[in-house]
Formats: sequence, C-alpha cells, structure tokens
Amino acid sequence: MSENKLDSIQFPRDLRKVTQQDLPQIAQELREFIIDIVAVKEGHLGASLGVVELTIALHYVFNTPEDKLVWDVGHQAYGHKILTGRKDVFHTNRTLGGISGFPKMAESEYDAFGTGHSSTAISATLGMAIAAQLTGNTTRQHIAVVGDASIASGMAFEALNHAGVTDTNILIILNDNAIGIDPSVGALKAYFTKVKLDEASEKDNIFEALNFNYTGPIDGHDLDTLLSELNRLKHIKGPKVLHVITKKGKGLRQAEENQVTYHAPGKFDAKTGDLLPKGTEKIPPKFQDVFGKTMVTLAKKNEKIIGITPAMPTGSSLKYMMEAFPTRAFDVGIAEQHAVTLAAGLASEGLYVYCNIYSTFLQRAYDQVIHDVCLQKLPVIFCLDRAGIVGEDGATHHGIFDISYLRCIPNLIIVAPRNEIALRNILYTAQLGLNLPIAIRYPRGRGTLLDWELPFSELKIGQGSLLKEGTDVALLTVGPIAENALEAIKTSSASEKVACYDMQFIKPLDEELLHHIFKNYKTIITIEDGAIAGGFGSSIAEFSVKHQYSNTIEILGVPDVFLEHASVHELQSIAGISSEAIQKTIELYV
Ligand SMILES: Cc1ncc(C[n+]2csc(CCOP(=O)(O)OP(=O)(O)O)c2C)c(N)n1
Ligand SMILES: CC(=O)[C@@H](O)[C@H](O)COP(=O)(O)O
Ligand SMILES: [Mg+2]
Repeated sequence: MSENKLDSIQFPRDLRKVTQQDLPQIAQELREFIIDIVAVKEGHLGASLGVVELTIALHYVFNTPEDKLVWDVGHQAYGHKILTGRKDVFHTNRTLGGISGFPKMAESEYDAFGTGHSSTAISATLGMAIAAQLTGNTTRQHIAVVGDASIASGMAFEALNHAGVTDTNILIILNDNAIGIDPSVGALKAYFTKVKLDEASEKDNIFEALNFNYTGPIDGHDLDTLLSELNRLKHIKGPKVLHVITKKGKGLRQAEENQVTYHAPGKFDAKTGDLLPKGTEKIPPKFQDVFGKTMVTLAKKNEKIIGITPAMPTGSSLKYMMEAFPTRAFDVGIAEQHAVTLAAGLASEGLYVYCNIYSTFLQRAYDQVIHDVCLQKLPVIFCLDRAGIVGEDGATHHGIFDISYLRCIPNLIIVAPRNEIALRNILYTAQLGLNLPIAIRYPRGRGTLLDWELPFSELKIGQGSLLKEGTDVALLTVGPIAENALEAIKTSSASEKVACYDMQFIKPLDEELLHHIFKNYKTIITIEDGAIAGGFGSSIAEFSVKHQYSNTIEILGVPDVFLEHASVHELQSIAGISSEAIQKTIELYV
C-alpha cells in the first residue's frame, strides 16, 4: 500500500511541495478523511466532496493566505479547513468549543471572510480587491467560489454588476453542480444548462456581457485542467469568471445519487455510505413536517392558498405542497427579498400566501417585510422555520433575532405556537382571513406529540393560556420552550408556588391575562428561545412600566452575544433556558 500523503500536509505550503502527479492521491485521501469524520460527527457532506479537486488546485496555485480565497455559503469548505491547519481538529467540527462548520475569520487566517448565508462572496472579495488597489498591492489575487444556486441571488448579481465595471484583480469561480440543497431553479439554471450543452453562442455569454473574462465550462474534477486554467488566469488582470462543472457528493455513490439527502445526511456508515437505520418507534413529527403536511390539507380545501420558499423546499417541507399543487407552490431560489415582495404582490390580489423562510434568512428581507408587507397591511403569512437556537450550524444560522426585529414593526401579528397542534391551528386560522400580516415562528427539530393531526380549531388572536397554576412566581413562555419551563417547575423545590403561562402571542400581547398575572404573582420570569434585547421579555417589561406595576421581572433568553455552535441543549444551558437552568432561576425566587 502506498504511504498516506495527506498525513504530511498541514498547510498549503506543504501541499505546494507535492508533485502534480501526487495530487489525485491526495484528493482521494482528502475525500476519505471528510467522509470518515462527517459520517460520525454529521455536517454538510455533498458540497465539500464536490470541490475536493478545486480546493486542492486553488491552494496549490494561489499563495493563500496572502491571496484571498472566499467560499460562498461556506458549507463546501471542509477540504479547505483540513488543508489549512485544521486537520487535527476537524473531528471537533460543529461541536461545543470545536471548529465552526463555516469559514470564520477568527478561526484561521486562511478564512478570508466568514460565511454561512449565501451569495456574499463576490461582494466581499470585490471589497478586498478594491482595497488592494487603493493600497497599491498589485500582485494579490482575490478569488470567490460561488455555487450555481447562490450566484442566482440578487446580492450576487449586484456584486457582478459592480465588479464588471472595475479593473480589479478578482476571479469568480462558478462551481456549477446544477443543484443547491434542492435542484437549482430559474432561468439562470436553464442558461447554465445551455452553456454546458454548448447551445449558448459566445455572444450570449452572460458574464462576458457584464465585462468579465469568461472561461469554461471545464471539468472541476480534472486536476490537470484545473491547474492549467488557474495558472493561466492568475496572469490575466481584471475581473474573470471560471465556470467549473462538478458533481455534488463526488466519490461517494449514495451522495452522488441522492444529492438532496446527502447535502447534510446526518450519521451514516463511512464504509458503505448507507444512512444509519432509523428506529421503528413512532416519534413526534418535525415542526417543518407539521407545516408541510398541514399546507397540503389546507390547500386542498382553499384554492386561494399559495406557498413560497426561497430555495428550501426540503428543509421547510413545502415540497409536499409543491408535489400536490405544482402551480400554487413556488421555489424561487435563494431570493428571500424577492420571495417576500412576491408574497406581497400575490396577497394584494386576495390570495392567502404562506411565505416560508428560515428565521435567520428572513434577515435578508427586512425592508421588504416593513415596506412591502406591513406598511401596506398585506396579510402575508410568514412561516419562520428554524426560529430559536438551531444547534450545530451555529452563529450564522440561529434564528434568535426575529422577535426583536419584527416586534417593532406596526401591523404585524407575531405568534409562537407551543406545539404541533397549535402550529396547525394557527396555520388554519391564518387562511380564515386576518386582514393583517402574521409571523408564525417555530423551531428546528421535533415537537412532543404523537397525535397531532386533530380537527382544526380557530385560534383567537392575542390569547394566551394557563398551563400550570401556582401562587408566587409566574413563568411566561412563548413557543415550545414552554416544555423546558414545565420540566423546570417539576424539578423545583417548591413547584406548587410556580405557575406557567403559554402567552403564545408576542404581538398583540394578551393584556387581560397579563393584568391578572401582574396582580397575582410577586415575581414574573419570562422565557424565550431568542435574543433578550428587544424580545418577548422586553415587551413584558414595557407592559409593566406602562401600567406601573412593581413586580420583580426576570428575563431569560439569549444574552447579547453571538451564540456559537453546539447541541441545542448545550446552547440552551449556556443561555440559561434549559430546564436545569430555568430551575436554578426559579430557586432564587421561591
Ligand atoms: C441567504 C441564504 N439562503 C438560504 C441558504 C440555505 N442554503 C445553504 S446552501 C444552499 C444551496 C447552495 O447551493 P449552491 O450555491 O449551488 O452550492 P452547492 O451546495 O451546490 O455547493 C442553500 C439554499 C443560505 N445559506 N443562505
Ligand atoms: C448551509 C445551510 O445554510 C443549510 O444547509 C443549513 O445548514 C440547513 O439547515 P437545516 O439543516 O436546519 O435545514
Ligand atoms: Mg450548486
């Protein structure tokens, strides 16, 4: 057996000492290394497997970290991390205290720019290239690696539009594997397909039309071709695009054949590639499936229902509606801003539009929420999946800011259903006609109920409820974090003194219930799966001030820090909202 060559590589400088003939073996070993660890530790698999050769070629040809290399989204950067000093800690990927699953400037000088959300790489790289010009650095190279789905986003287009009129030293590598998490969509995808089939004439070339020096498409798994093209482009000045064709999941049969599942497959058998078998026991559903299945049920009865997802049909489970009602459910690609204003346009025509966006990605469309939806009182139904702490994806992906950034917008109803039944019922209620926009936030992961597909019942907007009676202390919760609160009460030393209320609506607040609570309990502890600043607890404090109550108020939630990556439970403990942490807070007051 030939010696393992990856063992001797810690940094790109070691890689650059290897002969070109040895690079395919290193590619093979790098793939195996990624597979062995991701099989056990989980994470994003397919994208990193697809760019193994590209990663090696980039670090072989360019003088990183002096030359700047930016990975868009960053979910494909595992090979990059392993070749840039993090091989020995790669097994800590996405775990508490370990390395991040995304490039992160604080983690390595090789991570030229932090990513996680898509379509930022061209802008960031262009910024670096302009800075190089301004400081007289004429030799530095600036490279952005962008996927075919991410380059279709508005922000990437804005950056292309700008870069094309500069003479900056920027190279955009379009990593075209024809898929995002789900298959890529839209006219640009059709154009890329034409280019690959050699059906687009040179004069049609979209990048050349924008003033880029375009090369491609080339085989992104052929190291010799990659090296020769990168070496050639290194000496060409001005903005350039290299279009490489790769296969997502390359090198692991199952990942190539089932690219959607193997985007982030969970645990699998590293030898066979098979997913680990699931237990046969009936378990509660994922919240996303409660949404997806309920949408189908509702859409069958109400023809005015429309569904929208920006590039997350599988993650949001809108795919069920897309399969059942293909003309009424849209994947618009990575285009959160467009998704929101498209929803506004549809709603202005009297349709019931469910716009499903992960909480963290709605940040992209803040102005559209305010200006296009809420200001005009258009009754768009925002379904904010992955609201709250999401776990291993970490700081870029936690959905912890939505309560704060939405609560200040007039006309918007904000609700956090406590469980699967409440989620179903609010989805049902929304299409009865609210005449106002509504944001429904629910977390990543599973609920708690086995039987949740019960007949619908209408929810009263702005109504909370008592979950457990008490005498001295009232816990006020929104969303499924109520489970932690109830568990904490059970284990507390004086559980009879502690009440728990599911406030459910963050806006409008159930003021009648709040007056009752403030008059009957000395201490009020608010608990939310979100940032404290400006959140649900803040709204209770505002209520208290407004009505001149003097009760003690303790606000539990995510403090004013960016929470890193770890399991949800570990992060809840850090934030003080795990059941154990809540119990400790209760003990201070009983
Ligand atoms: C703003 C934003 N929206 C959605 C996502 C979720 N997301 C992560 S990867 C991905 C698909 C990216 O596809 P592509 O750019 O083609 O890269 P590939 O996975 O094929 O390497 C999506 C939609 C995100 N990270 N950022
Ligand atoms: C990289 C990225 O943004 C997505 O792949 C994200 O990690 C998906 O999150 P879920 O696993 O919660 O769908
Ligand atoms: Mg892609």
